Amino acid sequence: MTSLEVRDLTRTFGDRRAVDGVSFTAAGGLLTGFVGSNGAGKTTTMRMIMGVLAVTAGEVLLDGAPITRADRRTFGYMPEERGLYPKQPALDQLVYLARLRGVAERSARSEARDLLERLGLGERAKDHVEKLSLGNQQRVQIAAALMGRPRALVLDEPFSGLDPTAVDGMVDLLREHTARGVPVLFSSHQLDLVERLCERLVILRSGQVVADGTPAALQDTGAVRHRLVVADDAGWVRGVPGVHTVDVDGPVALVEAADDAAVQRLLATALERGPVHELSPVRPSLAQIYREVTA
Ligand SMILES: Nc1ncnc2c1ncn2[C@@H]1O[C@H](COP(=O)(O)OP(=O)(O)OP(=O)(O)O)[C@@H](O)[C@H]1O
Repeated sequence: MTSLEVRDLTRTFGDRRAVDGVSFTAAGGLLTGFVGSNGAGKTTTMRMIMGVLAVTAGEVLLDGAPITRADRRTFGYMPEERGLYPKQPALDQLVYLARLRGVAERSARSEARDLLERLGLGERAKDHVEKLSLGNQQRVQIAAALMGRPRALVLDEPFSGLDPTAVDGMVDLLREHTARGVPVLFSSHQLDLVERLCERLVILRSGQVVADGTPAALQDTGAVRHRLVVADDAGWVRGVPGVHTVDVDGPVALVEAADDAAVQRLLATALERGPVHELSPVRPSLAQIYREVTA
C-alpha cells in the first residue's frame, strides 16, 4: 500500500498565493477526488506533487519520506496540458512512454494494445493521434498515464470530455489500480461522478483545503435536514419553534431542525393538522456540500 501526502504545500506567483498551506493524504487503495472552483489551485498542487513546478514551501511525501525524482518517474501523471505528439500513431506513443519508464518493448506493446482495446480504441491503435477526435485523444492520454504499473496516479481532469461508456471503462481501470494498493488522486468538476466514485474527497477554495474526508463523513457534518410531506400546503412549518425552513413547495417542506425535540414538535404539529405522508432525514448531496464550503 503506497501513501502520497502533501504537507503545508504553498506556491506563490508574485504576491498571489495560488496554493496556501495545503495538507492532505491520498491513501493507497483509494480514489481521492480533488475538487474546487476554477483557479482554486488544483492544477498547481498536482504540478508540485509531480515536481514540474517548484514548491514555495511545504513538502510532498511518499510513504512518509520526501519524494524523489526517481519516485516520480514511477507515477502515472495526466497533466492539464495534454502532451501527445499529433503525428505519431497512438500505439507507438504509448510504447515510447512506457519505454521511458523502463518497461521492456514487448510487454509495453502488449500492455498498450490491451489498454487501447479496453478504452475502445483497439481499431484505432495505428492512427495518428491528430486524426482522433478530442475524446479519443483523451483516452490515449489516459492510457499513457496508466502504462507500466504506476506506483501512484495523479490525474488532472481525467474525465473531462469522455462519453459515459469511456467514463465507465476508465473507472474500471482505476479500480484495478486501487485494488493493488495504488493511491489515485484526480481532479474533476463533475460532482455527480466524484460522488459516485470517491472514497475520499478534498475540497479546495482559494488555495486552501476547506473539507477533507469520506463523502459520508462530509455529509454527516452540518445540520441534519428533514423532508416533510403532508396533504396540504406546508407553509405552516415556518412557525414551528426550533425549525429552520429551507424550502417549501406546496405540501413538501425541507427543514433543518435544531435538535430531536424540534423534529418531534414538527411531527406533532403536522399530525394535528392532518395526515403525514413522509418525514425523513435527508443527507445533503455532494453538490450541496460543495456549494456551502466554497461559498
Ligand atoms: N504559471 C502561473 N503564473 C501565474 N499565476 C498562475 C500560474 N499558474 C497558476 N496560476 C494562478 O494560480 C491560481 C490557481 O490556478 P490552478 O490552475 O492551480 O487552479 P485550478 O484549481 O486547477 O483551476 P481550474 O479548475 O480552472 O483548472 C489561479 O489564480 C491561476 O491564475
